[in-house]
Amino acid sequence: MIFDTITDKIIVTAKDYEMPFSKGLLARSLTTAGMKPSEAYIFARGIEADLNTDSLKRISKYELRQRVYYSLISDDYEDIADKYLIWRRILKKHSVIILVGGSSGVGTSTIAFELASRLGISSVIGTDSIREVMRRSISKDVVPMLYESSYTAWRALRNYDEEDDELYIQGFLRHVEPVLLGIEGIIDRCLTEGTSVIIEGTHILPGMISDKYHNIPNVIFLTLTLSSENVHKKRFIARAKVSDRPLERYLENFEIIKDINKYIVKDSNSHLVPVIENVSISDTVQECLEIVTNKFNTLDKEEGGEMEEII
Ligand SMILES: Nc1ncnc2c1ncn2[C@@H]1O[C@H](COP(=O)(O)OP(=O)(O)OP(=O)(O)O)[C@@H](O)[C@H]1O
Ligand SMILES: O=C(O)[C@@H](CO)OP(=O)(O)O
Repeated sequence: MIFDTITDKIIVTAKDYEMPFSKGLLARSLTTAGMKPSEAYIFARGIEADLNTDSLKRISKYELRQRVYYSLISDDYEDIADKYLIWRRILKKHSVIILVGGSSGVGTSTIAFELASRLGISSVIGTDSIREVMRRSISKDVVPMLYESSYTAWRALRNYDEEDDELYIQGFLRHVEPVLLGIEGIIDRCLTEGTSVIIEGTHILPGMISDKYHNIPNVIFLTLTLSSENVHKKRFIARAKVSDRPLERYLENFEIIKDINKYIVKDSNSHLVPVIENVSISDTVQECLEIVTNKFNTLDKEEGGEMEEII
């Protein structure tokens, strides 16, 4: 209460301390979230004016943060709002591990990179790269499926029965298994170091990733899908125009890729992992951001809303 007697500024209260509202501090945190310094100071002044209009004497950090966030949204600073929230509330105190799964071509790499840029996460790792590393350490004789693609792995199974309805999925699961070792290794390393990462690719299969990671609140699973065959095929066509990944290979195996997609979606649903239709990039990114934000909001509240500094 000491500030009430020496300043007529609004007092921002936290669990262990309180301080007068500072436009400079707020402006600095907004510039960290990407706002131009000149705009940030004007914005901070607006927030202060609103608080004065409401005749507030004291406000908790938590409420102030909410006000800033919603004012950013209503002033069309949505990108900044996301970064402000995430930056202030999450990345500073927690390592954030986002796992983006989905069958080949549904857009896991595209969305992972967009998410990383919006959240300010500097590390995105594709499971294809992890697979490449695993290929260098496990011989083809030991795990031949690892040397296939997710949709051709069935060919490396022993004595397979072409009539078996589960054949393609069996191949896929055996293909995914060794890559999971690498994925889980990276998650462990990030958790130990307190760093953040997005891992993306078809090998992110929730049901095969150890339960341990499903129970860690800052490990977030997201699954992408495309229900429309037509749209999914067009994605391969679009990609082939700008990369060396041959269109024919994906179209020839499209029925298997579709089966894998269905399996991943079913597996995600049964593990309560959100499944997102990746039709429009901006909608998908927004939906993913909402899931990430809500998850951390819940965590924040469980921790008493005091896990970070507001300004
Ligand atoms: N929402 C979207 N709208 C339009 N095009 C998209 C969208 N998401 C991804 N794409 C495009 O679709 C193609 C496939 O996407 P991407 O390479 O990200 O898929 P992927 O899931 O990572 O595939 P793979 O697992 O085979 O590497 C790319 O050309 C990408 O630019
Ligand atoms: O295995 C797969 O589904 C894809 C994933 O990117 O890899 P590739 O087609 O390059 O083998």
